[in-house]
Amino acid sequence: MESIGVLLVAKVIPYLEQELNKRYNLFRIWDYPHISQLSTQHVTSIRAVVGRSNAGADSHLIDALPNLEIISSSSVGVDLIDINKCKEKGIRVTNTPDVLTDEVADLAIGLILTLLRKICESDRYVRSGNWKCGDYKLTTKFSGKTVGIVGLGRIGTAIAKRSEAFNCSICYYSRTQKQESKYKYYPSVVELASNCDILVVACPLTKETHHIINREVINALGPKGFLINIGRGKHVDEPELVSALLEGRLGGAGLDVFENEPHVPEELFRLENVVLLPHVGTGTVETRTVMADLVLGNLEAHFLGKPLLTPLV
Ligand SMILES: O=CC(=O)O
Repeated sequence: MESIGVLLVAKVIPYLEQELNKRYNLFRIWDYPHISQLSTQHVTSIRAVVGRSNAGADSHLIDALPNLEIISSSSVGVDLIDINKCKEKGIRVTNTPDVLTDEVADLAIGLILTLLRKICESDRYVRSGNWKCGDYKLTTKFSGKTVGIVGLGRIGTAIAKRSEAFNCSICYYSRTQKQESKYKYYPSVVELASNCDILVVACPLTKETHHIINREVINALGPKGFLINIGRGKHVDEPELVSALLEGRLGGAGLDVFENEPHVPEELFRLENVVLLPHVGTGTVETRTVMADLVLGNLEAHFLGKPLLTPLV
């Protein structure tokens, strides 16, 4: 397989990069700021692209690689891959579902607890020596709250299960009601936001879900409501979120993702009622390693003519 060209379009864990390098003729996109810097011979040798949540393959890149057969993403989200183009051109696409579900759901609960119980801020309170001047202020209880989930897929369901363990009531919005679900369904995100304390975004990013959290939803969640985003930054109209937080129209936000990563609106840095994480939903050694194995397994299956492990297209 050493003659098969693979283009890596994102920084991945060293294990994945090393394995790709051992098995294939690996090109790293950052060595070629423009694809035209690759020789024609190299371009035509590339049969696979490997990306992740922050870099995929747009129509430009797909068109520039005439022999591309498969795009394998080390992520569950594939919003940066032009899926329609892949379907048109018969290019296979794989992602890494399931193996990361627990990790992302765990982080969602971590964000909720950190935000409501002000864990980061209390930690800073102790470190700064302020405890000696008095007790830390009271915070907000999580157990028993109503958790509204936008997108009751694998990750949304895992967040719901975990929230049940905190005696929370669960409700959700999705495109269609899940007949098999015991949770309360709302046919719009505004209704969901009006009826929950904590709104968690856990749906895939598509044209339809872009800015699904808009001014109306934020206002419906209100000054006692909390927004948690472990999906994609573009699910949220970020300037609207920032102004709602600055104006006290929203209780708080726990965000693992942002519209223009790694850039985060600096107005948020001085707010006490936000928790800001650098897109680390899947960011553990254990989970990134099994994601890497899935990428490698999909590529191997493809090039051996076997069924893909996690085909999307
Ligand atoms: O953001 C992470 C993923 O899509 O896996």
